[in-house]
Amino acid sequence: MTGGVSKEEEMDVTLDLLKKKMDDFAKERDWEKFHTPRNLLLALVGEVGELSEIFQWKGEVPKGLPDWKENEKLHLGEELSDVLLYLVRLSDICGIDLGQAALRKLQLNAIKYPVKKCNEEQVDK
Ligand SMILES: Nc1ccn([C@H]2C[C@H](O)[C@@H](COP(=O)(O)OP(=O)(O)OP(=O)(O)O)O2)c(=O)n1
Repeated sequence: MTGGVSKEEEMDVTLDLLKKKMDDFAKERDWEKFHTPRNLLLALVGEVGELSEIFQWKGEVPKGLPDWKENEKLHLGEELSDVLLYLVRLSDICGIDLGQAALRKLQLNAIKYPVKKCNEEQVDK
């Protein structure tokens, strides 16, 4: 891949944009028939495996990955992207609005784990 990814680099990347691009990608190749919920889930899990391999046997690594080479970080970005793209596509094919679902889940998380209670628990430990 070359460094120049055209003016897309300046675009705001939204879940909707990624959803549209995955849809176009599948349509152009006549791959919609392969993009079934089960196939996409398996592809997603496979990519999570590839992502895990990057960290496998390394032990804990510091935040920001200061000791990693540029090509290692590029590879990490590729595997993270594969996971994201399959997740976005799976959600779309299942008729789930992933952005809205995630916002709702954040609200549920906040109710389940109130800030005050969590802070108190950490002081007690
Ligand atoms: N039927 C397919 C095949 C691929 N892709 C897209 C989504 C992923 O972003 C990427 C996955 O491509 P590969 O299966 O070639 O996986 P990798 O890019 O990880 O290559 P490799 O497994 O050789 O490392 O391509 C897709 O949408 N539908």
